[in-house]
Amino acid sequence: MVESRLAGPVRIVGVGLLGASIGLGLRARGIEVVLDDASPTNLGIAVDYGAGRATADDDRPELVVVCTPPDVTADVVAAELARYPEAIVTDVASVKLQILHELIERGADVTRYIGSHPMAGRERGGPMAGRADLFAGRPWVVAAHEAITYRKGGIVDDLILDLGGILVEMTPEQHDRAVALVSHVPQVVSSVLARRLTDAPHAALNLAGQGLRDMTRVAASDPELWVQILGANAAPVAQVLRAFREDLDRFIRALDDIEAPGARRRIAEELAGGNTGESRIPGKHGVDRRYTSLIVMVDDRPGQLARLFQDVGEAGVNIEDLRLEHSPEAQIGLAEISTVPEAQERLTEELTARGWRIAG
Ligand SMILES: NC(=O)C1=CN([C@@H]2O[C@H](COP(=O)(O)OP(=O)(O)OC[C@H]3O[C@@H](n4cnc5c(N)ncnc54)[C@H](O)[C@@H]3O)[C@@H](O)[C@H]2O)C=CC1
Ligand SMILES: O=C(O)C(=O)Cc1ccc(O)cc1
Repeated sequence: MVESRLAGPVRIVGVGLLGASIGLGLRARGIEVVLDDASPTNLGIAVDYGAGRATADDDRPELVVVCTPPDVTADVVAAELARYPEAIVTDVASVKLQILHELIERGADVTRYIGSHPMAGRERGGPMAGRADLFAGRPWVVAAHEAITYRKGGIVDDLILDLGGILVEMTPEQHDRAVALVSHVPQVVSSVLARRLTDAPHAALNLAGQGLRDMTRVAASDPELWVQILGANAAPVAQVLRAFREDLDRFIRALDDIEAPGARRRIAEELAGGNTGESRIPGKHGVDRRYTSLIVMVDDRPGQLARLFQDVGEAGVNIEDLRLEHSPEAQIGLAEISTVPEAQERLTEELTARGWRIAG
């Protein structure tokens, strides 16, 4: 077994999806894990599934990970800070600023608290949904604040790296604004869209394809958890939703008067804007993390792509993945070529020498 960064024991409070997954992941690396939960049933299930052993009075954890619902997280963190005066305490709640404020207000020892948030989860909660590899390759934010240095909170980095997560440092404010856009608003939009289906005829639903399934997957999430998450990040979420409403209004105006000059162009531009936004999401399109990509500008003329592939082949480079994009304003396309990282520099030089323009 690969050596672990954490020495342990690690105490996990709240052994639902997140807590059980962390326990299973740490146990798989041989780290001692002690578990606690307000629900004796969930605790028993998590122990039975091998996520750790049940808590005992003489536990001396080096790290406490609080994995309870957001609305009780500040309470539980404060209690854990008081109960284990030697331990660093973190939590995994989906919002960070409100919890920190609550802890400061109640005078908790925040010099030993550093909040975090793994960007990994599932629609189902509870310990039976836990997975040891839930965090592998996923971003995990550590939200530093003035009362604790990254060095002192470094044990949380060890937790993340031991579980295969990708460490990301942000302030609680930056974190909450970022997740409003990439996680909380997508949840709202998915739920609102899925709600349109509640009285749809079966004949229509039977035609549903992958597009609808992709768009509504997270609509199956637990409403109780999400009321808490949205309530604790209300202002940043409402801000993004207001911009979204304006986008929708523009769309509706164009559709309502589709024969008006420029209406179709406006719709095309909205959709093209979506293409641009979608292309900026890292790690999509099956592009493997082992590859790097090069964006080549291609004239919108017959035979250009064939010439590009020929030139890449003559440079002795294998195309691992390919994506094409068209610029709405110009007679030009963008070809994103994924290659192994070692080939990137050589390919850039070869293509430039053969007259290709590299966009990024
Ligand atoms: N579900 C997801 O996909 C993700 C959730 N999170 C965050 O992780 C945290 C936990 O979420 P899940 O694991 O999905 O929830 P869950 O509902 O599966 O598990 C929560 C557990 O906490 C226990 N609990 C509730 N109140 C408690 C208390 N006062 N003391 C001790 N235990 C208590 C419950 O009995 C339950 O076992 C939440 O703060 C959530 O925002 C973070 C990333 C992803
Ligand atoms: O299912 C997905 O795609 C998710 O992104 C799950 C998720 C839910 C809540 C979080 O706070 C973080 C991640």
